[in-house]
Amino acid sequence: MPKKKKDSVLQPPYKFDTVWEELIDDENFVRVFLSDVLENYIVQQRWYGGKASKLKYIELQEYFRIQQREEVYYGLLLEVNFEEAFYQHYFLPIAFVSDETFAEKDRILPLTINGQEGFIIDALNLEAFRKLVFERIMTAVPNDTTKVRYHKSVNFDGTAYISSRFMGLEQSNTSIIINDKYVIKFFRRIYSDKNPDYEMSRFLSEKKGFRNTPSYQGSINVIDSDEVNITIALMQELVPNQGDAWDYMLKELKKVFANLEYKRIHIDALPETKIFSKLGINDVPPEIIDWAGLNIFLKLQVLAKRTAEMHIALGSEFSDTAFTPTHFNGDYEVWLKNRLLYQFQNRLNIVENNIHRLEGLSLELAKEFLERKNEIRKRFVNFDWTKLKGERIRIHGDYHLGQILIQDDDFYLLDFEGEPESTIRDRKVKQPPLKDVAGIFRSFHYAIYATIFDDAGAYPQSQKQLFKAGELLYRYFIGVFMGSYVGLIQKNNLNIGYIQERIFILEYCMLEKAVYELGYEMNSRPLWAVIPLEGIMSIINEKT
Ligand SMILES: Nc1ncnc2c1ncn2[C@@H]1O[C@H](COP(=O)(O)OP(=O)(O)O)[C@@H](O)[C@H]1O
Ligand SMILES: O=P(O)(O)O[C@H]1O[C@H](CO)[C@@H](O[C@H]2O[C@H](CO)[C@@H](O)[C@H](O)[C@H]2O)[C@H](O)[C@H]1O
Repeated sequence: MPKKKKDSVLQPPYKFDTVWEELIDDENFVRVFLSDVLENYIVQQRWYGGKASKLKYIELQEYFRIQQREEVYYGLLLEVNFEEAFYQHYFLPIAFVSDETFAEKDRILPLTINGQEGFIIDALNLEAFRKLVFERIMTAVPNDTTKVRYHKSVNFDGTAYISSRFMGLEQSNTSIIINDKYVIKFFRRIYSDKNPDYEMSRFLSEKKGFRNTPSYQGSINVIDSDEVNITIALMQELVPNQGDAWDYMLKELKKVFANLEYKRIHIDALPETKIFSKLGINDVPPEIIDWAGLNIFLKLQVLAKRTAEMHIALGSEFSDTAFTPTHFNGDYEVWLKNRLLYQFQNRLNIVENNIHRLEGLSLELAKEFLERKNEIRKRFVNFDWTKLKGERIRIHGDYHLGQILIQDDDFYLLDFEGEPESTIRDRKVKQPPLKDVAGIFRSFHYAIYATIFDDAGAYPQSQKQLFKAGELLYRYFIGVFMGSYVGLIQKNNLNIGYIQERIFILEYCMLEKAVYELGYEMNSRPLWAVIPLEGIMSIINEKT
């Protein structure tokens, strides 16, 4: 295999005197394909995660065949090396087609093989490939010991293949809908380990019977030459839905903010509540219910219940050590602080280097963020495991409103892949379940501020008054969520700590998340950086 970019000996149009079934053994083909073709193709793909870095060269780390009689596809595991001295792995299944009209927009390479003209394409474009993969899962045998391991869940009802199509939504992997009933997610960025999305989906739905996540149906794992198990696909049941909780929340909040004028609400006269206090519906003052409506609080109670049920299931394992609960210890403290201090330093750098791009409130908050860096850093250092008595368990890890589907009056929790910037090992570290709760609270904060900023001018109140109303509403959202969540968790004996411990962990994790988000926004949506900046300052200024 070529280790680095070399000049090709071949020039287009490419012709090979070998059959497709053996083409992958042709060194010239591999060289041309990796360096002349894939380097250009991969950077244009939606799923390619290396856009912020400079691609140096691509290696073919492994390949395997997916085959049925004369139908042969290759599954490529590619290693993309970057100038910045790191690498990422990607999965690309390829097929050879000779039909001129096929996959016109998604051809990787035109070539002639053994006198036959055609194209190499991403095999996911080919219905025959999708059908074959589905049928392989459907007919998987228990305890498969081959290189490509198909797994069929006990939940799978064995329906025969009828149809398939691309999911076609904005996503980081590629999902295919089969029979309008199942979703096969082909992981694009892959890791030298089982994907947490597969592990968690199988554990929650197959082992623990947790109903509020798409039911696990099957998977494909590849065993590489180092005997490492790499997940390349996860099949789940399709959840018919009315969209995700992020869009729902934005829609509701638009009405809530419009109500300020419509119902002539005096923001300064609205009753306040202490952050993190546990509230039942009856504890929410009538003025707040009149303003925001009862329904949104009822929905938050359901969401809190589902979140608690997920954590109760995740914390209920006694034999599989990948899932057994554990306690805080010195190793965890060192790991956490190292990771967060490094991440914080990275965010300071990003903000310093890009401050000239910010203006108005963003600029003001960014300056305050830089000025108060020692205070923020101290918060991260201030973690003392000896004071924490709660449990750590496997958690969702990237829990926000965009990961939750709405079906009628219920919620379905998705995408357990973990936080995109973390390494695969970090994603599997057991964490306090309140880290997920902190993630969703950050999402409430995001939705409130996105409403205020996006609809600027739609409301007659000053921005200061809207912030005041938003912060107040945020506290009630948190309170009602906590009221349901904590009650159910405690009833099921999952130890999330005593009250001061809970508040400490929530604040700690919310600050961690907001600092993470600041980097995400500065890199992908700089206009939104104001939201995590506002969040960081609101956490730092909170007196609990
Ligand atoms: N089982 C499912 N049923 C219905 N919709 C789904 C299902 N899985 C994913 N989706 C939809 O696809 C979107 C992307 O899925 P996700 O798992 O987050 O993919 P990715 O990891 O590629 O970002 C989700 O936000 C959701 O709208
Ligand atoms: O869903 P992903 O794994 O791609 O997560 C990344 O993108 C998210 C945005 O889609 C980002 O989430 C942030 O913005 C959301 C609103 O768009 C908000 O609800 C979340 O609370 C906030 O963190 C996420 O951080 C990033 O990793």
